[in-house]
Amino acid sequence: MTHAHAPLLLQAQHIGWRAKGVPIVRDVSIALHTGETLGLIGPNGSGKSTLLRLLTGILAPDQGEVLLHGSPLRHLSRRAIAQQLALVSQMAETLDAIQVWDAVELGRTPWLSALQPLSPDDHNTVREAIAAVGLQDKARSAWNTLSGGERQRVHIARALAQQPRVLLLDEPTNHLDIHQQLSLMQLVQSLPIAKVVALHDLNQALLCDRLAVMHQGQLVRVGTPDEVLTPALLQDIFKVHMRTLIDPLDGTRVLRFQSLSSS
Ligand SMILES: Nc1ncnc2c1ncn2[C@@H]1O[C@H](COP(=O)(O)OP(=O)(O)OP(=O)(O)O)[C@@H](O)[C@H]1O
Repeated sequence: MTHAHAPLLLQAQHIGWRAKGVPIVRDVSIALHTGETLGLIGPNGSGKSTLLRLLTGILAPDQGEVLLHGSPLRHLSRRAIAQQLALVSQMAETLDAIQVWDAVELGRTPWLSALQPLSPDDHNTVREAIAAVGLQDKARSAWNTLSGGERQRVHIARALAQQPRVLLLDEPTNHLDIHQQLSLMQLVQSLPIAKVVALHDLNQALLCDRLAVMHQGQLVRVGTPDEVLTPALLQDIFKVHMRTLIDPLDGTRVLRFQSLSSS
């Protein structure tokens, strides 16, 4: 689906970031439209997580600018940014003894003034976010009693409770069983907001509207999954052979990979 005519929400203009002088993200420009799901793919260490952190303002670029609705992120308060952007990161912090409900409630924080209690609408938003990730039965469970996959779903619910206009997810299907992986990807696609999802599973990446490929800190290709996931790109960037199979039941494309060294 194309969202090229939908409003432009988030824009990176020639952004770069260095760690101790070493370039980690180099001259990346990308624009994100309302409603679209942009998959961010690339080998380990190619800069995907760092780019997500730059796009949310957690890291400030050394070069270039990130614009949210046309305003530079560096001009916006953390609270203003958190009302628009939510990030589910790979190494999400522990919440120790906190209950699932309370953890998800934290997602409402950017919308509350000091000492203001949650309204019935806030409670509904929290309830809906917990239901969206299928954790209704665990709402009163303590964080430290949850499995890895349940914790991941709590983090996603908290981001949903934030009601962002842009949702950035760093490998969100990690820890999830196959049913939860498929439900999560369907949920993400159904959200009428802009989404950026860093993924390693290239068959899941096929479900995105557009893909952006990171390699050695640079964005080397942006396009539809068909345009991007070609045998040549898989060979150059991921060092694998790619073959496409067609599911005889419904015609869906399935990608198969083989390492170059074993061929
Ligand atoms: N604060 C930092 N200091 C030094 N090096 C860093 C820092 N942050 C990231 N890097 C390096 O930058 C590179 C890109 O890291 P990043 O986590 O963005 O990659 P990634 O594409 O998300 O990787 P993965 O797929 O393995 O999660 C890595 O080599 C990493 O070691």
